[in-house]
Amino acid sequence: MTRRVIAQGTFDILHPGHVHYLRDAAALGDELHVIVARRENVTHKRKPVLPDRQRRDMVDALSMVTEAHLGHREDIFVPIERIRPDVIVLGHDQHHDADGIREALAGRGIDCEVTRASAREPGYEDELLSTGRIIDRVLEERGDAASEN
Ligand SMILES: Cc1cc2nc3c(=O)[nH]c(=O)nc-3n(C[C@H](O)[C@H](O)[C@H](O)COP(=O)(O)O)c2cc1C
Ligand SMILES: Nc1ncnc2c1ncn2[C@@H]1O[C@H](COP(=O)(O)OP(=O)(O)OP(=O)(O)O)[C@@H](O)[C@H]1O
Repeated sequence: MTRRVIAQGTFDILHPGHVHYLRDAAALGDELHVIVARRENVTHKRKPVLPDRQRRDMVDALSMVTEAHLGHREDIFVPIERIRPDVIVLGHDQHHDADGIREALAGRGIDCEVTRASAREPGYEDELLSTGRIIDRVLEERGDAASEN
């Protein structure tokens, strides 16, 4: 039987932390399906810089990913009902409550484990493992580019 795994997130400007999370998730099964959050549903932090389809296409191009899907606009359980995963992997720092998700899955009759991935620590000095920190670095390094050129 094919064991299907779901990972999810915003994935705005890919970095090695994303690769670590998706490798961790892929190792738990045979197929890795990734749900990419819709811009309108990213409400807990700054909105992504890149368009929905571009974020989906970049994740889809990664070798450990079977398929990347744009998330549903209103109901996050719709893609899960379609993909029918055996396990959902939350990111190490995601605000979602694993028990709450387990209850919602049970309520919809979806039999699926919920687990959490490990964190990647920087592998060398200066490795940037956060989209927010990459954007801060761009602003520090290039924020005054218009006045220089
Ligand atoms: C199990 C699960 C399914 C999700 N499905 C969707 C979805 O269908 N559509 C969507 O816009 N966001 C969905 N999300 C929300 C985002 O993927 C994500 O939680 C959040 O917006 C961004 O997380 P990040 O801060 O780790 O990038 C889902 C989250 C979870 C935990
Ligand atoms: N350093 C890391 N180690 C392991 N997983 C990570 C790391 N950075 C991000 N992830 C995971 O990748 C997924 C998507 O993350 P997200 O798109 O929020 O990126 P981010 O870089 O953490 O964003 P931001 O810096 O804007 O908060 C989440 O599940 C998150 O836990």
